[in-house]
Amino acid sequence: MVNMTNLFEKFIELKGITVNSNGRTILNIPHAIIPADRITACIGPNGAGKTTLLKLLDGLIQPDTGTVSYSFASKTSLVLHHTPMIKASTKTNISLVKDVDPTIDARAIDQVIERVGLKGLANSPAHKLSAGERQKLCLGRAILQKPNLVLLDEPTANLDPNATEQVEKIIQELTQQGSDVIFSSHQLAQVQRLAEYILFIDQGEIKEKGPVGPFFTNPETSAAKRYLQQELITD
Ligand SMILES: Nc1ncnc2c1ncn2[C@@H]1O[C@H](COP(=O)(O)OP(=O)(O)OP(=O)(O)O)[C@@H](O)[C@H]1O
Repeated sequence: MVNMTNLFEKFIELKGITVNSNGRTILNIPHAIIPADRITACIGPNGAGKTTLLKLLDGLIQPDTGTVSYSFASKTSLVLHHTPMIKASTKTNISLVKDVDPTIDARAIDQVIERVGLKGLANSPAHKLSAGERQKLCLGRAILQKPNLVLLDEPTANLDPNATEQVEKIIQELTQQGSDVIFSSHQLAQVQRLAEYILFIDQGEIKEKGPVGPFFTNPETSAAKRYLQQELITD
């Protein structure tokens, strides 16, 4: 048997995981090695458990049973799909990250605002930003925490092609600068553009995982085949 732990420089091992909600098991992963090398995409139907898995990997939620162990000293940053803004400027909203890490200084904040392309909107009210601009703000906040693993929940949902391209560029830059990324997405073309490894989740279980190329050309499970067919029809 292949020892999966030798295949990746950085990985997360899940053992005996269950996450329950309202008497229902929403995540059930007896054993999995999740690569945290470069970019991994988490795909699957609505309600499959992708967001729950990202929250679990971040430590935002605890499993009801089982363990999550990292092969590295993890410093994660999770960007969820809907992040509320306070009624203040973009800069003030980004600066809220100082609540998490008070050592982040004003210069670093200005640099990140520029890096994510929000310099011209730094003093604009954040609650009036477009969906794409909000997502850039959230990525900026994540970057400031200097994570070595960034967890992104549908980072380009509801974004137009131009904003999607800009956010994808930021994601690629993250890996170039030493942060690995695990993201969820319903956009299969995006997954093929960005990711090297796939986790296919269905009904709370990791049904299939592996390198992106073979997954798309030759999925092994009937659940993955069905999902890919449906997504390609509706794309
Ligand atoms: N806090 C919660 N309380 C109750 N049920 C929850 C909670 N969070 C998630 N669930 C349920 O767990 C299941 C998995 O949800 P999750 O958001 O992880 O799926 P997902 O794959 O990210 O879905 P989508 O693609 O629609 O965002 C769903 O059936 C959802 O209703």
